[in-house]
Amino acid sequence: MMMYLRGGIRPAAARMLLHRRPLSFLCSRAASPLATSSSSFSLSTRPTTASSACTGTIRSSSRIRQLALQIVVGQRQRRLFSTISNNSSGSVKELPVKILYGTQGGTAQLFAMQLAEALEEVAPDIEVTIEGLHENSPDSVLQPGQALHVLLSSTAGVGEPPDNARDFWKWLSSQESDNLKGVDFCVFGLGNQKAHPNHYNVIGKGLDKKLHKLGANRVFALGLGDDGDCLEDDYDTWMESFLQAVYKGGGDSEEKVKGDASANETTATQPPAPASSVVVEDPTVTMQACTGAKEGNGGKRLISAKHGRLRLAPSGTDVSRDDLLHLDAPFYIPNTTRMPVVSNRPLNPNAGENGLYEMRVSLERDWGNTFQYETGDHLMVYPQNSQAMIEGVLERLDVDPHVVIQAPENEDPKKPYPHPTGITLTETLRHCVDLCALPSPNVARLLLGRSQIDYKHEIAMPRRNILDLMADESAPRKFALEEILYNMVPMKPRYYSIASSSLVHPEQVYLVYRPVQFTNNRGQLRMGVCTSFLKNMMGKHDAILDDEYNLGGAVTPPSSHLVAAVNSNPSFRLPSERQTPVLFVAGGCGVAPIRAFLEERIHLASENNHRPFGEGYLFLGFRSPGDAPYKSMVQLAFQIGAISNVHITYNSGCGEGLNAQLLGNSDVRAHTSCGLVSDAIGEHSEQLYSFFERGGHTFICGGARLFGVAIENQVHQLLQNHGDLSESAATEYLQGMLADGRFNEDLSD
Ligand SMILES: Cc1cc2nc3c(=O)[nH]c(=O)nc-3n(C[C@H](O)[C@H](O)[C@H](O)COP(=O)(O)O)c2cc1C
Repeated sequence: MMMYLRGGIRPAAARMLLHRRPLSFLCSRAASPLATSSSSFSLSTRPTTASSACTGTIRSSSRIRQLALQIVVGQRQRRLFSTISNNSSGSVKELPVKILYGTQGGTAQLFAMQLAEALEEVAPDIEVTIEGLHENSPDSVLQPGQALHVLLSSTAGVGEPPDNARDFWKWLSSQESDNLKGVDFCVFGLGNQKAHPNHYNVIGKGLDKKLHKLGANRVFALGLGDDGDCLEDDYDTWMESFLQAVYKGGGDSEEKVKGDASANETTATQPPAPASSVVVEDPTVTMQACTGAKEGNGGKRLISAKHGRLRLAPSGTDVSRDDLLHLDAPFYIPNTTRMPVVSNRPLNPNAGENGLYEMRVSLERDWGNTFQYETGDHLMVYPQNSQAMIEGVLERLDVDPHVVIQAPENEDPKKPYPHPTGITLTETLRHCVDLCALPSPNVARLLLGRSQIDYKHEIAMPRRNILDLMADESAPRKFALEEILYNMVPMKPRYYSIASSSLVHPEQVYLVYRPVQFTNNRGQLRMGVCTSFLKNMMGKHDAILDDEYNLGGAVTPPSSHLVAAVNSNPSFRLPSERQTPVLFVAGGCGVAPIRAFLEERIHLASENNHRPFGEGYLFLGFRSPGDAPYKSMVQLAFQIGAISNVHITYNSGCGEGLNAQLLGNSDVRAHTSCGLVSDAIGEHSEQLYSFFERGGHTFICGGARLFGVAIENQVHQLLQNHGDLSESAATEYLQGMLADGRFNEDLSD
């Protein structure tokens, strides 16, 4: 079972988010698009780390390919346009649009929303619905002649469909030729070429190919987005080409193609600026008299004609509450509550600002009841934006920060206000919008007031946020409140793997986090919204936690709390049989759930009179010896047989002399080395192949993009080497273990 973590929306959360923010495209049955979902898959947002979106260098080969293929583009587009006019349902541009998304981490869902918004602009009369591929029975998803189906899907695992698209994929694979005649469709696939060269976008490509083979009508060419390069850019250009071709009656525009010339992959040139893109003299923005205007503006403020004019009322007493638990229409998912912070400290004295931190929070409710969790569960944390960022945005608005926001009178039901009403502007900026998020290309164009942007280099690579764009010199003006609030990325809860055992600490959960912070290529400090929120809660008196397992002393509880909920993760559990061999592999923050498992096994070992466990392999990877936490716990687990083989690797600093003594044991089964965890796994590949063959349960925890991929590749390789399997047979073997719940991943994006 695969889980992507941290920064995530899971189905329940997504349901709530969409429910409370009914967007214009969620009409009638799709008003709560996830409401019928029963599947348990996880979603997470796109990250805000340096190593994540669009930080890849421009690969010369892809640039050359792009140039070389420009000629093909025109031809292909002409062919596509003729396909459109000849489609099976007459005029495809008049059909309702059904956007179907398959996602593991939530990106395809966000892309679905962006497309719906863009369609609203170019074809306001067209009915648009967004539907997860898990929401309806697979055989009822596609409707011949009734809709234009736009499928957006990522590839997950080892060339697998994301969890929410599994059933649909299976159903599609079982269909026979011509079964889908009359179905109009187009596909955009999300993948990562660098990390998965052998399985790049296999699901996007597969959907396109199968639908076409089954007689469905490909209305527009397959688009492929590469998360190893700049996914947002790829999607933006594909989306614009699609809109241009189908709705704007284009065909003369200069389309370009990138990628394999033999595949139907398109990208487009820069799209025009959105209709509402404003500069100071833009007629769509007017100054109007209104309550709540900042002093000095003569009682007037800017109003955007594109969005309904929000009603602003003077606030009561409380202008910025710590949470929004008081709202009648709940803002948070059910069972969200205040959880007092018990302690919050760096795990290592020498690790510096970017070391690992541990936070413990209490699950006890005011009246003494305790929220329950199980070892392997997650905690969903609702972060808040920093005061500095909130003030930065407020400075550029012409509205009093203390006004209470109400939906516009005569609100357009197709464009409802996307945040809770009845709270102040400051509260909205604190709790409801993610000020650190990457604005979409369209929002970037809107705020910069120009259509020509190099999204990848200007926005995505430096990880510029909405405040940066508002402050950009090419946007030298105040913004209408509506323009900002309707375009901000909603704040989403972040998922943290719980680092404590529920048997040992039923009333507390431990979290492990590493503050995300880096300086971008413009010299600006970038910080992750949630980790900086957690770190800023650190109480002044919280001592450094050198080796937590032996910690007995009292800690100073800071008077802060998290707004959070326990999120059950039933597929991520220790095997019920003690004798079942286990393999724990963790990198960096991935140590969190492994700590929970070790704590539980130590507890069980003492409870059961040291009845022996089956084999237990532990592979841990850290930046340096000074970064490695929980040394005494690992040592104890090893000494009492809760684990039997320990391998700890460091990326650097191996010469510090700490590593060899880590476990104070010369036993060859416990050792440390310099390098990568994946290398250590490769060195033990024979033992591990035997472990897999004996039905062992594997748990891989850490970053998805580098760590998770490297471990998966190594396992894939060892299966080929020792099982004498072909590449595809090794993939099947791995997929079999995933399906049986013997290969579990808890990966962060
Ligand atoms: C654990 C993991 C496995 C992945 N496997 C593949 C793969 O086999 N092929 C591929 O092209 N991309 C793969 N990707 C990349 C994702 O498809 C890509 O990051 C995509 O943008 C995720 O979109 P989503 O958030 O909608 O799921 C993988 C990503 C992760 C984290």
